[in-house]
Amino acid sequence: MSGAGGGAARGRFAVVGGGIAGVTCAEKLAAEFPSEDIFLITASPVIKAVTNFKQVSKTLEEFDVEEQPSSLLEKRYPNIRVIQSGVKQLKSDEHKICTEDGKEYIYEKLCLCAGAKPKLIVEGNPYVLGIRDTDSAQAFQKNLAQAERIVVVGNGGIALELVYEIQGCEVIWAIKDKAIGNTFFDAGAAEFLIPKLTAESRETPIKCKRTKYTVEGIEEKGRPTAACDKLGSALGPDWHEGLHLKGTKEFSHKVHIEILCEVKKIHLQQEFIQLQQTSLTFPKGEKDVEPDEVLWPVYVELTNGKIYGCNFIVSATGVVPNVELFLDGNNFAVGEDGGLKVDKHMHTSLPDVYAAGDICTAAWEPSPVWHQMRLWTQARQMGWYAAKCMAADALGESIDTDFSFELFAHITKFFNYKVVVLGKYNAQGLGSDHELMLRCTKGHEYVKVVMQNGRMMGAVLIGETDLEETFENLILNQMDLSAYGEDLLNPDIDIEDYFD
Ligand SMILES: Cc1cc2nc3c(=O)[nH]c(=O)nc-3n(C[C@H](O)[C@H](O)[C@H](O)COP(=O)(O)OP(=O)(O)OC[C@H]3O[C@@H](n4cnc5c(N)ncnc54)[C@H](O)[C@@H]3O)c2cc1C
Ligand SMILES: NC(=O)C1=CN([C@@H]2O[C@H](COP(=O)(O)OP(=O)(O)OC[C@H]3O[C@@H](n4cnc5c(N)ncnc54)[C@H](O)[C@@H]3O)[C@@H](O)[C@H]2O)C=CC1
Repeated sequence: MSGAGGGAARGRFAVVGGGIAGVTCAEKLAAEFPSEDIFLITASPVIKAVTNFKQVSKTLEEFDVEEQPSSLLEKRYPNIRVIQSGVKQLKSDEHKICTEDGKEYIYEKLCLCAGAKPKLIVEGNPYVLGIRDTDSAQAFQKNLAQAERIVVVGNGGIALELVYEIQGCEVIWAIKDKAIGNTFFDAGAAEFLIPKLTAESRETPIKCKRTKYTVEGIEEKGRPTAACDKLGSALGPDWHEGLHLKGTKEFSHKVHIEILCEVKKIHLQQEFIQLQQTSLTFPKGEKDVEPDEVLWPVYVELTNGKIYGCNFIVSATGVVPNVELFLDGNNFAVGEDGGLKVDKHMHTSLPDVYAAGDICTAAWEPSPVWHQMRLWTQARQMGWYAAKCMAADALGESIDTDFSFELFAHITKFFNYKVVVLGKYNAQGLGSDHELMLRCTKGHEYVKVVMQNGRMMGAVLIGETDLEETFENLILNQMDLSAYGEDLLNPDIDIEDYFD
């Protein structure tokens, strides 16, 4: 890489984004090409590094994420040059990146890892908060500390974590579906989990052991504290464990679930009062959880007719890839979910531009038991594999699809239970032609396997089941299990011995 005095700096490889995908990609490139400078251009003041990586089984992995100053990364890899500035423009036909600080960088190969942002139910409403990075999590915590009641909208990972963790604040949880946690669970698993949610007390959460560098939120009088506009990296597992998620009330946990509904409208206090006084058709709030004595700053009208007053709303309704800026002037193919389409070599539709992590949409023909989900683990795997593909292309070598894309595997924690999801764990895309087998011991474990034509296609394991490795193997080798029938989940049979 050479700085062309005053003009653009030139280099073989550039990566945009200091999250897990970008940092992993830059690290791998730096290791593959120790004599080349690798440009890592990122808008965030800190980078995210994977630490304590543990391969739990063939495809399951666990690791911590640390926010680190970029100097640490440069120390570990002296050929990585971190440029802390947002990308302003990509001129892909010129192989050029322009940054906000007025500099230009010419690359031979580029990997875009700019992540995603929360997909909010409404944009620009100061009472609707999204949670993405350390900054927005802190803004949320600050607002919660003043709150008596909040409404959480959404039924995925963030909502599941929030409703379990929040203390001293009433939570109205509005979900589109019949059962909780639709992105990870079916109704059976949801049923298994519910008692944990309604229990008055929670197990003490493990203390956060990660270093955090944070940016303070900007406060506006009378309105929820807003997170600043800087694009930070996404949080990862256990993000809430260093935060004190407590409202103003003395009680421990109080969650009320509204199922099969969406937000119809959000009314500010003044508008709500006016509508109550002037509109004959507007509900008077009598369907509220309890007749409200207090006036709330904001009111949420649900499609089921109910209206809840609250201090603010959390929109935990998924993410949209950060592509806008890169689309300007560049004819990228974009997936239905708004991500940059990548082929099986993480290559976008434009020459020499790759993408990895939350920003991309996997557009290759996937293995029958793998699908994309915007997760930490996939961000790491994609970043690593994109670097391998960039290296192979640069050297004119061929490369096979990475093994991590053979089987979808995710290990996490919900409601203080260990949760492992494998393959088509919710029978995604299998149509009606599948069977479910269940084993459940209340308060202890929930095991579900998805079978098709005698083969195991997916599994949900909640609790300490110790089955993940065996089931991972059974899904990967697609053995015909018809002969075993219900014995597959018989707790009196040591299934591991059976198949090892
Ligand atoms: C609250 C929360 C909890 C989560 N919990 C889990 C979990 O338990 N398990 C799990 O697997 N996943 C979890 N995830 C998802 C996971 O964090 C993400 O999938 C993953 O971190 C995405 O990594 P990424 O590198 O693709 O993107 P990001 O981490 O978003 O990084 C994007 C990077 O790009 C930079 N950037 C953006 N735009 C520009 C620009 N124009 N110029 C320069 N740089 C730019 C940003 O500053 C940032 O450094 C969670 C997400 C959230 C929000
Ligand atoms: N432990 C884990 O593995 C965790 C993973 N994550 C990841 O972080 C990312 C962001 O998390 P989430 O925002 O929870 O996204 P998500 O994709 O997990 O869930 C989004 C939820 O919002 C619902 N939804 C979408 N639009 C809606 C609307 N207009 N009204 C009501 N509901 C709507 C969806 O049905 C879904 O339940 C995801 O990629 C998620 O997988 C987040 C937290 C924990």
